Amino acid sequence: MATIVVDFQKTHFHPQILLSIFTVICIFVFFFKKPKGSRGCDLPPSPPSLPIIGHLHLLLFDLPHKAFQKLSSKYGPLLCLRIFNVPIVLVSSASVAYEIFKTHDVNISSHGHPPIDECLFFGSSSFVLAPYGDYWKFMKKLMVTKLFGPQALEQSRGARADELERFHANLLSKEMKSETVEIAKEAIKLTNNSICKMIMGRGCLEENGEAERVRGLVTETFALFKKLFLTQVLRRLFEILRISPFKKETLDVSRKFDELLERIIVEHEEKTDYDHGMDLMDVLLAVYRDGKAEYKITRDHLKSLFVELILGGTDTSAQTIEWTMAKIIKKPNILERLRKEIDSVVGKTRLIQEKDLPNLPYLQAVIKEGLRLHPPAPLLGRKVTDGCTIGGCYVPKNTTLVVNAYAVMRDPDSWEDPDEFKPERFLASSRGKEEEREQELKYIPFGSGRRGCPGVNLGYIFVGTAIGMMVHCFDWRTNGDKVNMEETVAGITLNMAHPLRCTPVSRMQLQKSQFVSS
Ligand code: HEM
Repeated sequence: MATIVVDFQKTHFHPQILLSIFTVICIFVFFFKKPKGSRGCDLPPSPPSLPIIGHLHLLLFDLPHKAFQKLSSKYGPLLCLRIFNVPIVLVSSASVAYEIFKTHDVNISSHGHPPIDECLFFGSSSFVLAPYGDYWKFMKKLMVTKLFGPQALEQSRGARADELERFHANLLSKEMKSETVEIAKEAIKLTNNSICKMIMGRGCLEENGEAERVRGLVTETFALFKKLFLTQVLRRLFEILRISPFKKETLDVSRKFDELLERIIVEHEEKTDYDHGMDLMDVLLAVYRDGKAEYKITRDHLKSLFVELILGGTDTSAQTIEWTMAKIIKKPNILERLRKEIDSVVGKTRLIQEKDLPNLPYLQAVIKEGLRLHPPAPLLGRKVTDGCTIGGCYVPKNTTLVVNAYAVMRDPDSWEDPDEFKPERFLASSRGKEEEREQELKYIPFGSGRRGCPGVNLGYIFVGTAIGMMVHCFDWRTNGDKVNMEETVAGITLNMAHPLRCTPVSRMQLQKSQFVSS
């Protein structure tokens, strides 16, 4: 075989060029190499990353769920990413989401680390951050049965009906003054006041304004969340440097919540009159006092749960109301169909009630479609407790798993015209049981599996009655403004970047005596 001798003096292969090629090959091999996992499987594929920061730079110029969605459409539905030294496995397709929630539910039923330890709602008493274990199981059972089960929701129906009436009256007064309404702001008042009344009792709002104080603290907390998100990303770095950023603000909000909650608990402990029935705090205090309870909950557990229910239920429901109203206002044919359905079931002399909702399938479909396109919590974060195989790839134990619910619910392989607002897709069809289950597993605005949202029924009630009332009782004028569907992230939810503002115009005369409030 002839030997080829390269004379560097006569060729263009300058040594520096060769060195560059060598470097590029090394980088390629180093960064593109698929590291081997355990059990002979590869780890999920990984896009090119940078030294030290890993894939962080790919997430900086877009909202996280959008940046993740772009990455997955380029590199695949199951990816291994790295933010500094924290490995993340990203799930973006309906089929992989289906696989993990069907096959690995228990294994992914814990959340990751809290961003800061001393915080009341992130500390060891938290329900949301509790690992899948005895405390979490005990509380989840309590929620599903005694706090948000059908009977409990029935008992608290009057409190929510009062708030819906108040919401309606507020819109009427805006109409009289020809004022525009910022839908999300009014919706937040509705959901916050309703949840506070359910937890603290009906007197909390009128008599001592506690619900207003809670709302103020929630606003402070969401502002703090934005800052804490950064500490989560740089967590390891802060740990090494032994810095606890925003510690003072966190402790400050926690202290204010603590004082408020201690007062509410003491008021409930001293209560002797249960004529208006038991509120959620009464139920929780009974469990707290029960010496024979399966799990001994503490005062801090009660306080932490209270905060988490308010944080978890208020803005999620209110933002869904805003997004869905925006979609309805943009589509007059949908508005008309919805109105026709509500008029035929509710009539024109009374407000919509919770008991009407099962008879309004199109309203339910509109809300489901709103949640599919605009899930208020677009990313679900979990921890893989034990190493396992997902989509044929190995995922090591303790890996952070991020399920991009936004991408899953717009996956073109599972949803026809995925970006179109088509409520009809949720109307009853001839799907078989297995198909129904599959549909459930790829429709995840409330998460899925054991760790899915315990407030799902309550969420549907808030959104259903609010949207139903707004469409039934009012026409909505946007005053020539275009409804802008651009997104932003505020607090923990996905919000409209340009809040929906419109003027209500009453379309029926309701008689006060015909309101039904319980
Ligand atoms: C439209 C309204 C709502 C939406 C879209 C929503 C969405 C979610 C999502 C996506 C999760 C995470 C689930 C997962 O990781 O799989 C969650 C968890 C949670 N939600 Fe909701 N939620 C809503 C309303 C509510 C309400 C009304 C409450 C209670 C008042 C509530 C309380 C909670 C709690 C306590 C958790 C934590 C569950 C756990 O860690 O086990 N949510 N919610």
